[in-house]
Amino acid sequence: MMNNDEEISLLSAEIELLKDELNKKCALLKKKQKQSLTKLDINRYSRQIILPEIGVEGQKKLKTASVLIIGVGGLGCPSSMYLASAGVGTIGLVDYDEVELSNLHRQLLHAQCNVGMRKVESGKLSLNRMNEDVNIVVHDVQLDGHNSLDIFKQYDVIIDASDNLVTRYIINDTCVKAGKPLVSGSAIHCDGQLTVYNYKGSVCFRCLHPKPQSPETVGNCASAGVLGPVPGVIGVLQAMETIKIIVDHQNVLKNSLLLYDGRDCEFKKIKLTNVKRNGCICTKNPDDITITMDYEEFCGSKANDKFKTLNLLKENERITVLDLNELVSKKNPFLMIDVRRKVEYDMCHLPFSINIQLSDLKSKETRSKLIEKINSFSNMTPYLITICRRGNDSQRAVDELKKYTEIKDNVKCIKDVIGGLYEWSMQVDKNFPIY
Ligand SMILES: Nc1ncnc2c1ncn2[C@@H]1O[C@H](COP(=O)(O)OP(=O)(O)OP(=O)(O)O)[C@@H](O)[C@H]1O
Repeated sequence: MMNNDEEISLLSAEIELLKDELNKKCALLKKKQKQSLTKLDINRYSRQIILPEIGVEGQKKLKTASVLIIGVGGLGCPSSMYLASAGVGTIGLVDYDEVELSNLHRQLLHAQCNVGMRKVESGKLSLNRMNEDVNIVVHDVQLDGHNSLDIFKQYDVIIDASDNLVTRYIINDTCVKAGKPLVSGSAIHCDGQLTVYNYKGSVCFRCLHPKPQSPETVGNCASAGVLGPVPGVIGVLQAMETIKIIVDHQNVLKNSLLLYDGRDCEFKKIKLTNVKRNGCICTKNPDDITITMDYEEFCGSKANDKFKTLNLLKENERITVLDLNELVSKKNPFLMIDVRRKVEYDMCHLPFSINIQLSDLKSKETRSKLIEKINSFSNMTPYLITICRRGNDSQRAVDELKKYTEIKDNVKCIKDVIGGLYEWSMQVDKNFPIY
């Protein structure tokens, strides 16, 4: 005979066993449900399911697939929108930044009311508004060689929608180590590029670019500009190649590079080598690949395209925006040269500045005109002050102007404005446009 306590503990053990069994059944049912299409799925995705390229099996593959997108910017917005709408089960978003007003002309996931919000959160909100069945996972981090592998392991396909060389190498190396296909895109001005690396034996980014380009030759949207539809086109094509990878389509864009020229509406496909570069990391055993190198040192640039400050001049060769404001209010004689490009000067400038582009300072003719301006101050010797958007080119301009005695000897001093027009708009005139 069992006493009451023994009977209770036996029953409890039985309950635990039953619970375990029920949980297992539940998980199995959920998995089956994930792998099968519901009535709503069929309704929602019918227009693509009927395509021979997709079919029921393809749609099931999309439903169980997971895609990681690095960068929720110009490329990441369109690619994630099309993937979420196509019914990709899980989409991971990586971005360390927040939504800015200057993003909105091309980053259509982000609404005006979300300026200032974390990009991954704004992205998740919009994507789930489009399709609430998609599981959006946010990674609010700056991707680096220390966190990338753990994140990449959770996904089937990786999309590079970033905007800098350092991140491109980190993404490539992690894809190679983790054995993940990489859908790579880029867009600047009116030009875009697209290719798929590390897919079914294809080459990797390092096979083609064993050494990084010099930082000066790599532009970004903030400094070089971009027309919104260009990353739109490339981002949508990234989504297309990703879908093709997931459904195992034959003609994925590997070993070829697609070039898009928006000016002439021209697409060109150029063949890349299909032979991996001798000694490239993609020819090594994944266990022997290290991804914790100093990528920023390797590339000579930063893992984000946020502003880098140059320290070219001595402290006494620079003034603050507050000093400048004082010069203006005290009506001290000064000549201010705005050294940005004409198009930027036309966008906005200080009323008391003249525009001479940095590269033009080398021209003798330009300098003669400048000397004329300096001499027009009659018997007052003016300060010569340079300014630009953020205070780097203005330092380069001072450095250049110092070389010419005919200028140096006719002014009180040559100085630049620390932080440029950005600081002016932050500290002096809140109505001055920031861009
Ligand atoms: N290492 C990284 N980790 C996380 N996010 C990154 C990394 N590198 C780049 N990104 C993100 O990739 C996105 C690239 O988007 P895009 O090229 O449109 O530039 P942007 O920074 O949004 O805009 P702009 O250059 O005009 O200021 C950005 O949101 C940026 O924050």
